Amino acid sequence: MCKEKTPILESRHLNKVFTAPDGRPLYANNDISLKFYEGETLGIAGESGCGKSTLVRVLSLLEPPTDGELLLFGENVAGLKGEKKRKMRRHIQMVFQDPTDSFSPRMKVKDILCEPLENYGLIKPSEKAAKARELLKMVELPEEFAERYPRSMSGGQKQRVAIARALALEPEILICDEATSALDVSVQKSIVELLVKLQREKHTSIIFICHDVALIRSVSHRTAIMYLGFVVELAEGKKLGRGVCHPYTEALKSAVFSLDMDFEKEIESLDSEIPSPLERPTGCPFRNRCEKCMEICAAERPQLREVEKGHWIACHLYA
Ligand SMILES: Nc1ncnc2c1ncn2[C@@H]1O[C@H](COP(=O)(O)OP(=O)(O)OP(=O)(O)O)[C@@H](O)[C@H]1O
Repeated sequence: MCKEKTPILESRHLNKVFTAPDGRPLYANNDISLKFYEGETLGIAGESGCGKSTLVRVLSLLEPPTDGELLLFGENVAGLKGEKKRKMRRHIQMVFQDPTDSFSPRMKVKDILCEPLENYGLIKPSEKAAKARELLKMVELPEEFAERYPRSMSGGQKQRVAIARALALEPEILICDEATSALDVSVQKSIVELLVKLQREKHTSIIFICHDVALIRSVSHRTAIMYLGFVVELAEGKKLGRGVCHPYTEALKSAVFSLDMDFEKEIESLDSEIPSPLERPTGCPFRNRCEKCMEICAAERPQLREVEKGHWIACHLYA
């Protein structure tokens, strides 16, 4: 038996409830318990609106959970405010789908790259040029990009700058929220390979959000499948979708994506160090939160029927 590693970040029974425009509660995240480890990529997949972005906003301390615990380095940070929260946020950085949204068009790449370090008072003006060069090298972009503006870069180049910017603070956790979705397939692949390479060098924990289960399976050591705000399946990367699995996972596993790198072997060697994933939920696929599940489903999915043992499931997948 391998000794359990300590997670860098852990969510325990985390819930996030919004209020819908008609005043009803909207359960965006339900009872989410996940562990994130150093050097591991945890993929999160699920259909649009299932709560992936809400979850990463909560995990990155951009929004507080409604209830539940969020442990960063073992400390519950769910209720942190002000300067304490700002300090903790440094450890978790994000890369979004469209980097253009987070870049000021009037800033040069060198200023974009060094901005997070400036915000935390970690760089002097005289050090910026060298730091920008170092960060560009890390993401395999030429030094002269430091003097460019975002408008003169391609989508893939902008995403490399976004990754470099996110890593400038040397975060323990990097969240990629659909970071490759807007790119064409070949660029997508080069960005994913860059992330894998950087993870090997820096042992960063990566949370990789993506609609494409085949891509997720290629890059993740473990993958969580979300459905209607619940994590309905948590599987080791290569085992996702093999054998008996949640019907939603079944529906997702179609496309084929493979990297040139022999990532499979690495995943296998890491698997032996990482504790077993959560057991597949038995009975209710929504972890016995049937009433809540039914309430959400009834509001959002008219096509429901009761299946075995009185548990409810979004049965359009069975129909
Ligand atoms: N600030 C908010 N106020 C109210 N409802 C919200 C808010 N943010 C998200 N929601 C709702 O929470 C649910 C989950 O949204 P979320 O953006 O997390 O889904 P997602 O899985 O990331 O979707 P996508 O893949 O399309 O980005 C949706 O029903 C959404 O409308």
